[in-house]
Amino acid sequence: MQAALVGVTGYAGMILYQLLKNHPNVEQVHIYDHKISKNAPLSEVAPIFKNDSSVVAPYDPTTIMGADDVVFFATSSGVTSQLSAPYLEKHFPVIDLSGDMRLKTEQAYEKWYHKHSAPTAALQAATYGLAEFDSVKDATYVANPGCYATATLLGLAPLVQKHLINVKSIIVDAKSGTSGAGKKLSASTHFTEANDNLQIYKPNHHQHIPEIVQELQKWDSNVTTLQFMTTLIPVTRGIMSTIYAQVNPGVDEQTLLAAFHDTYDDQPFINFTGTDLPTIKQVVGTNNCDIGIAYNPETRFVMVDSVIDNMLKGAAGQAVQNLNALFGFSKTAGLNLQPALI
Ligand SMILES: NC(=O)C1=CN([C@@H]2O[C@H](COP(=O)(O)OP(=O)(O)OC[C@H]3O[C@@H](n4cnc5c(N)ncnc54)[C@H](OP(=O)(O)O)[C@@H]3O)[C@@H](O)[C@H]2O)C=CC1
Ligand SMILES: CC(=O)N[C@@H](CCC(=O)OP(=O)(O)O)C(=O)O
Repeated sequence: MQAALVGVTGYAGMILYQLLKNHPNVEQVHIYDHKISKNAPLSEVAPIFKNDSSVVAPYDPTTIMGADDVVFFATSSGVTSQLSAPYLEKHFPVIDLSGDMRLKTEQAYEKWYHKHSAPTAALQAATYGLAEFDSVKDATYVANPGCYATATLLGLAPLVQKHLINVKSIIVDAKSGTSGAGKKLSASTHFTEANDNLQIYKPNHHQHIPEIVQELQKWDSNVTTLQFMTTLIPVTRGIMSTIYAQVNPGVDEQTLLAAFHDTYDDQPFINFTGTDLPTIKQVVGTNNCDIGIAYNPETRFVMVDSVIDNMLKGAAGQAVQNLNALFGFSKTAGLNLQPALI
């Protein structure tokens, strides 16, 4: 197949480009960029690929829909809300890594992203693609989940789907490395601020709150809101979502362990490690989500530790999972990756 990519100059786009170049079912990756008016060498547009002889073409939806079978948008938020229309109109396959088409109403998007939304009809036409749970087989426009949302939803899924916890008691303390903020420098991601430091940010107004609630509601309609906090930590890649919730009467550690095994034992990218609590380092460089739990019988709270590489499972890797599901390729095609180890 022929794949189009928009956003190769960004962090998620460059990782996605590497994955697509090595994907056994992708013959060619065509790169398009919004800043150029005529074809340019990739080595000039994105100097990190200095030994790659590929050419980048100016962004043009008609060219993409004529030459390619699918387009990936690894673009900043606020971009695909303006660019999605021609693809939706023609039912052309899109995998969108941004948050623009994840929420289902204009009001919700504008409230949480503070940007102009795509029309509600377009939002409704997009399919949210948490790869382990949402079938995108018949979708055309896939809204790839956010990084924090992925780690948090995968950590909560067995508990909420099997009604093992009081959903009003859920508290999430999530931490991310600085690459999650993209390539643009900001005061908080500046080395001097990020290094040797921990910074809580967007308290109670992180844009992934409504996304997580929206997905949890599919599993349990009693979920209405979420206590969710985000912290910037001094690592480059990786997210740890630490989740707390009070278990329902009759639930014990064995019930919890069995629920996670039952949900995840046949999922190639989820490693349930039981009471061994995973670290960020063990997943960085892979498309895996490693999950462990600690149950406290005195407080009757379960703690779930869910870790991912934000650039892979939280962005480009999950986008490839969605590609594989959309086109019927093997679940693991292009995603046989190894962690960096140290
Ligand atoms: N980093 C992460 O861990 C995750 C990121 N995401 C989402 O994925 C998307 C990309 O993230 P990330 O790579 O970190 O962001 P970056 O800021 O690193 O890159 C953004 C990319 O979007 C391009 N872009 C900006 N404006 C336009 C436009 N008007 N038309 C076309 N392209 C445009 C940029 O090109 P240029 O700079 O050349 O203008 C750049 O290639 C974002 O929406 C982000 O929220 C999702 C999950 C995790
Ligand atoms: C560390 C850091 O700043 N992370 C970003 C990651 C979220 C993201 O990529 O947002 P969308 O995909 O929803 O646009 C943040 O917290 O906003």
